[in-house]
Amino acid sequence: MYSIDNSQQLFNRAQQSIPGGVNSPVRAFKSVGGTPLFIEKAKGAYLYDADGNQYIDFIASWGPMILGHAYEPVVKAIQEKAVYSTSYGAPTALEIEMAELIKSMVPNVDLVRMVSSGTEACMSALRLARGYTGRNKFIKFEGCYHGHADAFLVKAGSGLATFNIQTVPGITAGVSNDTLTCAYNDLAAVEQLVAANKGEIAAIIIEPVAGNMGCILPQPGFIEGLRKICDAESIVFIFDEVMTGFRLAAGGAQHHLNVNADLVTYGKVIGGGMPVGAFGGKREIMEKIAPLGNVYQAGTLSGNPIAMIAGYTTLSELKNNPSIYTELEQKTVYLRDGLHKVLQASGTPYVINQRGSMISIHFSDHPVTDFATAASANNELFKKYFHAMLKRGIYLPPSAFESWFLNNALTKEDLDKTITATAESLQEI
Ligand SMILES: Cc1ncc(COP(=O)(O)O)c(CN[C@@H](CN)CCC(=O)O)c1O
Repeated sequence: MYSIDNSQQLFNRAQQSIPGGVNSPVRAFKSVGGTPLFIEKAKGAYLYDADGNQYIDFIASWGPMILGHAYEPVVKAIQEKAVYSTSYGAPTALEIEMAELIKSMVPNVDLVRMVSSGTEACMSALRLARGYTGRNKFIKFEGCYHGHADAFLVKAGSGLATFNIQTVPGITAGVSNDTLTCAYNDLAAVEQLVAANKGEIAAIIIEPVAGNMGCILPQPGFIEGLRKICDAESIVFIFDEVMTGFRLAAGGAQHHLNVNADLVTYGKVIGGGMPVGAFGGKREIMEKIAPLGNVYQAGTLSGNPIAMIAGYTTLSELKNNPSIYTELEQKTVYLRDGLHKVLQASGTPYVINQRGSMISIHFSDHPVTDFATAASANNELFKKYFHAMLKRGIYLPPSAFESWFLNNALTKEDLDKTITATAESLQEI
């Protein structure tokens, strides 16, 4: 009998000490309802909750665990490094090796700075773009999420879309007035916004393949059009690759889309499950960062040895075994095609968006190409689907506004089980 009594007890206890019982809102199951599962351990493609239930994991810690959980070389590297202390607050050779590895995988990154989260990476990149151009305004896209720094929490995706938070208390007009927004894939709207704010826009920041409103793909010519606008208007083009970086390809979305950004931000995979973010790009821009320039940015634990060795080992595995990307894409395409079959058979209106190992199902009878179309899908049905799958041992992201993330430990059997569970769930709900 499927029981989650221990998770329920832990959740009740957690809420006495932690806001909402979680340390990040999207984990609370608030948008899908029910009790968030408290995970006790994980290995490969599987999570095990506090009641001993096993789940096939399609969250992968929201992206980082691309090689699978408890990947031996990463675990071993952390164990070996930890005995020499966990942080020094001084430069280390390992940080040089990490920077050189990133540069070898992403050739247009001349300089890179390590931080401890994707939020830090994106907020630092925006400050840098403003410091470099002397301009204040920037453009982001509705439904994109660039972390929880004030300037980005305007029409953002991920948890804000999940909880339908349109305006976040605590963010001043002074901050949000400089945040301009457009619909994803609407190049004409960007052109109009740029013309209306001539010479005032420091940056355009985008998720080159969006994952925070479910998976949303750039329409042909969209990203290329943004690059042209940035070139013509001397606007810094920032790729937020916290999700896509080192996941879509070794060179991330820049390689995958064959478009170079001026600055790129990283997180998730780059830390192999440890708290790591990074921002990097053109030397002439990055040289404005302290201590070289006056755009200040800092971090006590930036580049700490444990985070670096976890990230370095993960990225090395990916760089030295490029077939991992082919395998991941093949597994995702296999899953996509299997889901197409059972969804078509069910007669339920749906759309599947997929690129590389990012995929999402939208219960919609029209294409999902931006936040508005993602939000107009039947997300009530998604909630029922989520729980029907969970009961069958398939752990999907607990929100219709999140991309699924495949990890390379998934087997064909796991994918077949997921496809079968979808067929059964659609009959049940
Ligand atoms: C494209 C993109 N940019 C920046 C961030 C922020 O990264 P973090 O600060 O959470 O490390 C994220 C974080 N993603 C969410 C999930 N969609 C993290 C999960 C959470 O908030 O708990 C991101 O997807």
